Amino acid sequence: MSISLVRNAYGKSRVRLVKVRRAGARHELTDVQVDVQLEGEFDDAYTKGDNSKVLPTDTMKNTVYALAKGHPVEPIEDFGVLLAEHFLGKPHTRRARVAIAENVWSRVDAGGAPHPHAFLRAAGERRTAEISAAPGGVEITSGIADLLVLKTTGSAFSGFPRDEHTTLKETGDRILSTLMVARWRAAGRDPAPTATWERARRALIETFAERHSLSVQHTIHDLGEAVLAACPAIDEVSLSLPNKHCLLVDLAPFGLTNDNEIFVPVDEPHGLIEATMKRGS
Ligand SMILES: O=c1[nH]c(=O)c2[nH]c(=O)[nH]c2[nH]1
Repeated sequence: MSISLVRNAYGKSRVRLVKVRRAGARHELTDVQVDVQLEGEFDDAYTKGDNSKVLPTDTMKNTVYALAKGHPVEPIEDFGVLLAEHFLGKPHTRRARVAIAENVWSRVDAGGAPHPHAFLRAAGERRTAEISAAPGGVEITSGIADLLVLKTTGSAFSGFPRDEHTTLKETGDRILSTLMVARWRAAGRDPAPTATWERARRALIETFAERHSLSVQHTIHDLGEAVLAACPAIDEVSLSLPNKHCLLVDLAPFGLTNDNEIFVPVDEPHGLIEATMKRGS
């Protein structure tokens, strides 16, 4: 049978790395997961079993650790570019893609003072960077993944069309909860990606809290607008917001009224609202 290989890519995923920088008694911690994917002239490995051009994925894993020893891992955008350009320099490689997800640790506050070497991790939130390096240049996408937020009011959903399958009640006051994923691109190379990340994060959290929501769609637009307003370096932002439903429990069978107090969180199914916003029209 005749078939053609349409696309291929290979690499090492989920390379876990923790780096400790010791400035005397005060330590700095970086905790990341790195994915590497190479594209290039590797067809023969797939079609003939010829590994003569295949840089082992084990070597890629070792490279992450060796380069982390000699270079800063922060900001992850810079470490990602270092890795991507390193792998692009390998024979037969046409594109190197590196994705880094950083687990966000904060310093423990002990007795009112920042502890020199103890850290606390906020749930599943991660800082992300995706780097794609090819002879034509390097593209960087930065972001935040799995920022879990909830507000107990300030959210409504009404005015939607009804058909024979609609059972949802209109509401002017509901719980709104979501696990935000944001990805953004700078116009050029952002010289201060950490400051941008901190501003974007604050804009997302504060806007979620303070702006009245008429729907998740309405909120996602407010969030995108706030990120672009807060971060001059960002040209385009994409957001993905699952609607983590918290449904009002019907207490009528027990002769009780539910005054927006008793809810059941439902993981599945969930709404998923996505949008990309950029400057200008
Ligand atoms: O904010 C919302 N947007 C929707 O599109 C939708 N659909 C739904 O059932 N609940 C909600 N909530």
